[in-house]
Amino acid sequence: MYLYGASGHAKVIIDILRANHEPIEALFDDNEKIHHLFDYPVLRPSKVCGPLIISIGNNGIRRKIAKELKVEYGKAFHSSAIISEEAEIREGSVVMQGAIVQSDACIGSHCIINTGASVDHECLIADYVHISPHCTLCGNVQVGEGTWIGAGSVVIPGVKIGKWSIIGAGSVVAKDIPDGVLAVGNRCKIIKNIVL
Ligand SMILES: CC(=O)SCCNC(=O)CCNC(=O)[C@H](O)C(C)(C)COP(=O)(O)OP(=O)(O)OC[C@H]1O[C@@H](n2cnc3c(N)ncnc32)[C@H](O)[C@@H]1OP(=O)(O)O
Repeated sequence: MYLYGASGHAKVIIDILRANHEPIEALFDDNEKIHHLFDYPVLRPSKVCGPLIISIGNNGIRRKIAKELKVEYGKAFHSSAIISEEAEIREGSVVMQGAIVQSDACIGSHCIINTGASVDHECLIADYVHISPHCTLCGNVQVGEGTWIGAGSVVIPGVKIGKWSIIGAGSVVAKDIPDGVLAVGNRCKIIKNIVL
């Protein structure tokens, strides 16, 4: 496996791949000062190969890189994650330690289901979404492309959250949230628009 992005997020993905005994060939990063991450070489991304995971936490940057590259993508699921046989998780996505993906949930491409997050039955998570550590998405929740749900947030059953929005850490989302907004709190309220 190759990783694109030699960040803290990459360190966690490295742990997952090591635990799964999956060889890591190298990482790519355009920061010329970085030559190694742990024991692995960090190469400049002039000729990127796969299978690849884009190991960058920023959803917009993951999307930009994925749109530019024509490579095979891998996935990384930690063995402590519980993933239903009836769940679907698409290319480039990662599921961190202790996360749960329940039956009939569908996770798009290049998503992050972070440490201890729970994505319950029939949730629909679009591409480039980040579900931060210890979020709880109840059943039938929908999250649009590129949205970031902050750590420890709770989304009640059936709520729809739009594209490229941000939900602040610790929020309780009880009503639908539109595209392109920052919303925070319990009860989760929109505090500003995000320029898409
Ligand atoms: C493994 C990992 O680490 S994965 C990464 C996980 N990271 C996270 O979950 C972090 C999520 N980020 C947040 O919650 C941030 O606070 C953000 C994104 C909402 C901040 O957005 P910004 O645009 O910088 O907002 P800013 O900090 O200016 O705050 C605006 C207002 O919202 C409030 N606010 C910010 N975040 C929150 C929050 N989570 N809950 C409630 N209120 C909040 C601020 O206090 C401020 O209020 P004020 O105007 O009355 O002073």
